[in-house]
Amino acid sequence: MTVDALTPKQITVGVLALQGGVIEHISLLQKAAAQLSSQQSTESSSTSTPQFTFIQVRTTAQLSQCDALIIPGGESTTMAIVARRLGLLDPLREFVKVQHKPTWGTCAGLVMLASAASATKQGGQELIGGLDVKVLRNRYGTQIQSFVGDLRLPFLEEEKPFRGVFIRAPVVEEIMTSGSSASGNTQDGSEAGQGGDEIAKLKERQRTEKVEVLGTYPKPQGTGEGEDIVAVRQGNVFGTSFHPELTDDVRIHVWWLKQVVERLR
Ligand SMILES: NC(=O)CC[C@H](N)C(=O)O
Repeated sequence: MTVDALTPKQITVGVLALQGGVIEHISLLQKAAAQLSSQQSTESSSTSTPQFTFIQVRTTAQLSQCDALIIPGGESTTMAIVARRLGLLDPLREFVKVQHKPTWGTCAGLVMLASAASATKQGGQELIGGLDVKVLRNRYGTQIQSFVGDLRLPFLEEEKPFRGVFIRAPVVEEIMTSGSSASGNTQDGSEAGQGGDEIAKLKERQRTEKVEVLGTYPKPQGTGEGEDIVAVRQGNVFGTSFHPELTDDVRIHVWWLKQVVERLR
């Protein structure tokens, strides 16, 4: 069988539309898809670019049409409450952690995809999980401390820095291991408690799918040495602290769509 025969012809990518930059993500996805198909026609490569459809997701029926999903930014606490009310929280967990469909969370979306979070509201907040990491919410302070910073993202294989838009952004403060204490004040519906079964599952996943750090950013002055983790991937799950959809730089959307095609093959 040729590689082309394995490439899906139709891919539906959803953007969770409870809050945040939904239209912005869809617009960059459309540009990215156009770029992929024009690249393909000039490269005369042996694999064909699939036909992409981009949809907004507010219901379980819409989610079930999706092969891949973006969870945009917003306010993760509110997003979790709304998702719970709409009956979407468990289907989202199923989508990411059981069906293993490619999912990308930006900012609040990264928080939702973490197994644990700190600086949450009292009593914690519900999470989807999928990334064995603990995030620190609002790492850079409040809305007025939002900023744009140049990021070097080696996975883009280009020197040109990516303008990272950080708005009350989280960072990954801990990559969880089976011995880690990151049970915390949050629930992703599975690993949070870390009983025997969960530890075994976590160990198995860490053996097969490690959390990869794909981007870092220097810690702000006075908050310690070194770099904060602002982009991670574990298997099919990708998370960024910043908002690529608020720029006109299509590179991360192009990269992610290619990953989606690869992983659905
Ligand atoms: N811009 C954003 O998505 C902010 C995320 C927000 N601080 C949260 O934790 O949900």
